[in-house]
Amino acid sequence: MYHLLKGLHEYLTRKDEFSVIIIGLDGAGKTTLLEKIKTMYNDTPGLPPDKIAPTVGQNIGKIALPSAVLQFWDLGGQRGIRTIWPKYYGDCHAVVYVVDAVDHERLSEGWEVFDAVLSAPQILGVPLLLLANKQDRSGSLSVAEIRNNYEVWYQHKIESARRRQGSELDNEQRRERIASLDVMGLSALEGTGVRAIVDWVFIRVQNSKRRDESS
Ligand SMILES: Nc1nc2c(ncn2[C@@H]2O[C@H](COP(=O)(O)OP(=O)(O)OP(=O)(O)O)[C@@H](O)[C@H]2O)c(=O)[nH]1
Ligand SMILES: [Mg+2]
Repeated sequence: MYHLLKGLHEYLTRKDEFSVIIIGLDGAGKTTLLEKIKTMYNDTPGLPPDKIAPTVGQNIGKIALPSAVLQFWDLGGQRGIRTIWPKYYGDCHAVVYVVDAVDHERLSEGWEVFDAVLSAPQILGVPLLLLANKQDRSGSLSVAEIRNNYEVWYQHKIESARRRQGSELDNEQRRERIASLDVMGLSALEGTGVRAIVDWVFIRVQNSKRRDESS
């Protein structure tokens, strides 16, 4: 009887676990975000910002919400490390792409990388969130400016590809994805915007196509 009740209790209180990858250029603030999420949601606080070094490989953080567990994978963003990202695409339930909204000079490099992420077939149906980080700093681009900057970059890319012939880039799926792209602002350092991001992830992974595939 005990085992039956225990089994029933475990079944009723079972929490689905979802994997979320956090990617973006080096220095965008991915680890700062992960550690802030840990601090805000766990009893054991994450690392303070001054103890965070550039990521060589990955960092992992887990948080338990009332009805789900989110496992975050913060992947190093340095050029040589980005090659590991696709290894995580097959198993993730959501993708969070972080942009440094202050570093105007590296925005196009960030879009090049983001564009490759968008076109990865393994994550076509997976919820994707674009984050404009460092909103606490003066000179940071707003959410609307970041979205616009990406759209302008993308149009430019399509036009130059067309000029070079072949409009292969301008595919329907990609355009739909960009049109429905969610962009949110935050300060990973101060924690503003972080709860809204976790809520977004929580809601979107529940409805993720991949969830149905894996259950
Ligand atoms: N002002 C400000 N600085 C931030 C914020 N988020 C991160 N930083 C700073 O940006 C720098 C890089 O942050 P990291 O979290 O290490 O960046 P990362 O994206 O993990 O970089 P890699 O591990 O190399 O891929 C650090 O000096 C952080 O303190 C933010 O919201 N505001
Ligand atoms: Mg890092």
